[in-house]
Amino acid sequence: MFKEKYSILVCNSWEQLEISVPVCSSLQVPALQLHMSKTAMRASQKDFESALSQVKRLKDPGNEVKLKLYALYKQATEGPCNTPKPGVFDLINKAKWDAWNALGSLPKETARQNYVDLVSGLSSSSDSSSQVKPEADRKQPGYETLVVTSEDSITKIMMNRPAKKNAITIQMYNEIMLALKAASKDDSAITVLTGNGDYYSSGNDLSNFTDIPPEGIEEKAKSSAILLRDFVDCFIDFPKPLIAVVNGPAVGISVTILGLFDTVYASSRATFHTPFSHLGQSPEGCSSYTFPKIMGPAKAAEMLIFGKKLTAAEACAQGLVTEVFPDSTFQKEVWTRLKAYSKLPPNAMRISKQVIRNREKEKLRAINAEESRALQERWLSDECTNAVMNFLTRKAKL
Ligand SMILES: CCCCC/C=C/C(=O)SCCNC(=O)CCNC(=O)[C@H](O)C(C)(C)COP(=O)(O)OP(=O)(O)OC[C@H]1O[C@@H](n2cnc3c(N)ncnc32)[C@H](O)[C@@H]1OP(=O)(O)O
Repeated sequence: MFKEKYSILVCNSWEQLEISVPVCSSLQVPALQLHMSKTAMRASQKDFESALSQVKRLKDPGNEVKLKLYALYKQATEGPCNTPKPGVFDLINKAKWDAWNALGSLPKETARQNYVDLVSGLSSSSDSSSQVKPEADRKQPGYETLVVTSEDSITKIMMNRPAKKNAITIQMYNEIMLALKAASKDDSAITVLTGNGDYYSSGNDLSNFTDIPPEGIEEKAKSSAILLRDFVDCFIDFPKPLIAVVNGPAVGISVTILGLFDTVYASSRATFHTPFSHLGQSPEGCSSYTFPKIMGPAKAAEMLIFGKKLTAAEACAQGLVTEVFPDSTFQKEVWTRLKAYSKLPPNAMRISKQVIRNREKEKLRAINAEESRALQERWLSDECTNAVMNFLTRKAKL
């Protein structure tokens, strides 16, 4: 698009102007509005030349801006659009023609000035965006148990209790739900869940069961079942591609919900463990449905009933994990891949996810409600109470 030779003209007039370029359907170019002041400096031949060479050094500014630059360049060098309109199927040339034609009879000098101003604005914003801010500065406020960041069209939700192996407290369940709801509405293309430290997550924080309200243990089981159902529903309903970056071992609910993710990348150090019978509990996160579907009923039963722990390679062979990366290069390889995916057209990705997932949503919600009801009862059982007490009194570990 920018390979044409440039010719240079001297600017000799100035006036207030407002240009509107209509939306180009093929490239989604919104209306362009350029405002210039009468007092602005005129662009000299040298300014224009320098803008022309500057533009080649800029980071790719995206189609919308490229079209603006193209149109202004053509107007500045050739005047009003003077070529036949390309056919409807010649999408790129039609978008370029539309952008140029929309400048109407804008004087060449004004187009050249607009070009210089646009390039100057792009240069300063690209200078500031090339300075990478530390993660602490990019962190979204309002989360105590998570670090939530958004950049490169990726919202990253990182569980952040490394000293407790990212065990999920009540507060963390609530914050993950909030972060997912915010990510579903923000302008990111994809969303990632990951863990800080050596674990992805050790699952439900077992001390959640110790905080019994005055209404009694039944009430605690009831409110926990509601929390569980709401938490899992957020994953069922999440509208954008959702990726788990499993940086280390994963236990319990952090494993079961993986069946609701679109992609699961695992470090070679990760393991996948669902020891529900050991804990006197039963499967959740829709795993009673997704795991048999993903890996077949026999393999699913070994994990969900007998608590067989899978290595990353085994989980990948059974279809729970998309791909395993060596731990030494895990972060680098995964984030390079995700940055490339995040540049794909976001609406197309969202619709593809809908087409893949929507027909199962109602079913998954019903399964989630049923699993939550079963657990509500399990939490009141002696088997569960003893297992939790054994862990909390240091008598047992997985
Ligand atoms: C309300 C919704 C409920 C949804 C239902 C969900 C169900 C599940 O997720 S079931 C799975 C529950 N998880 C577990 O049973 C794991 C229990 N943890 C362990 O067995 C071990 O901690 C370990 C194997 C995960 C790691 O062992 P190790 O490497 O030896 O590290 P430590 O045990 O010393 O752990 C460090 C620190 O973190 C605490 N911790 C780890 N996991 C949990 C946990 N799930 N709940 C509570 N606390 C946990 C551990 O107690 C240590 O604490 P400090 O001793 O205070 O340092």
